[in-house]
Amino acid sequence: TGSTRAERLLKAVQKNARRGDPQSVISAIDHYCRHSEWAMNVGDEKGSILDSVLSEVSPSCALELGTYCGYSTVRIARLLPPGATFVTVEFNPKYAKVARQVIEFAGLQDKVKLIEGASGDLIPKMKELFGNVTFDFVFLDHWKDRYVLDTKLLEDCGLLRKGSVLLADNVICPGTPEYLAYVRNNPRYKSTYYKSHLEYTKVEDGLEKSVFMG
Ligand SMILES: Cc1ncnc2c1ncn2[C@@H]1O[C@H](/C=C/CNC(=O)c2cc(-c3ccc(F)cc3)cc(O)c2O)C[C@H]1O
Ligand SMILES: [Mg+2]
Repeated sequence: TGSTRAERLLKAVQKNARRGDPQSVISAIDHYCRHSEWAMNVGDEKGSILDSVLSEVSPSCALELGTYCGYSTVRIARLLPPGATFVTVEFNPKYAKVARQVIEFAGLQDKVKLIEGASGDLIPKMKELFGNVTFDFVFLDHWKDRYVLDTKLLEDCGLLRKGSVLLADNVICPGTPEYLAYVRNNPRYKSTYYKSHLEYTKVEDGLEKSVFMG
């Protein structure tokens, strides 16, 4: 059978990027998805906003929901301080397999813990898996109808602390109306909208940054 979009994206990385060079992996994916085949990576424009929020937070413990091909995983891992814990969650084994290879090509495999499974099952296991952790930074980029559920689950499992930063992709396109309502009307969050565009297009999209107030 033919290859999948994810596998073709991986081939583009192996062909055009340089081993051990995260920036070249990011550029190779952006070039491929802009000029050959669109894919749902956060992309370069929103990726720059992700980079700047990450640099502000400088998390020692970070979580990503929805690894997909590992594009934002590489973007995040390349900016983390040494010794930081970074967990990324992906329930589709085919995507996880591609992501592992993308992350390894970038030379960031020692900074990333990719766990296969559903966020709803894994979030309650984080304390058991990683000791009594709280996440300083969470990037939400998985199924859009899971954002609210998983945010509430993170709260209930004691995985957020005063000052934890949630950054959510696609709050306009495809859109996460219930999540926006939840974080914007909730006194326990201070939210900021970063207007941008859907990856590789001129369509409006944006990132919502929400600081948990404890
Ligand atoms: C619950 C759960 N647990 C673990 N992994 C989970 C999960 N839900 C999804 N995942 C994994 O994350 C990834 C899913 C991400 C969902 N992202 C999207 O659906 C998505 C869609 C678009 C988009 C916009 C306009 C269009 F016209 C078409 C598409 C753009 C994006 O940036 C996206 O992130 C892959 C999936 O296996
Ligand atoms: Mg997205």
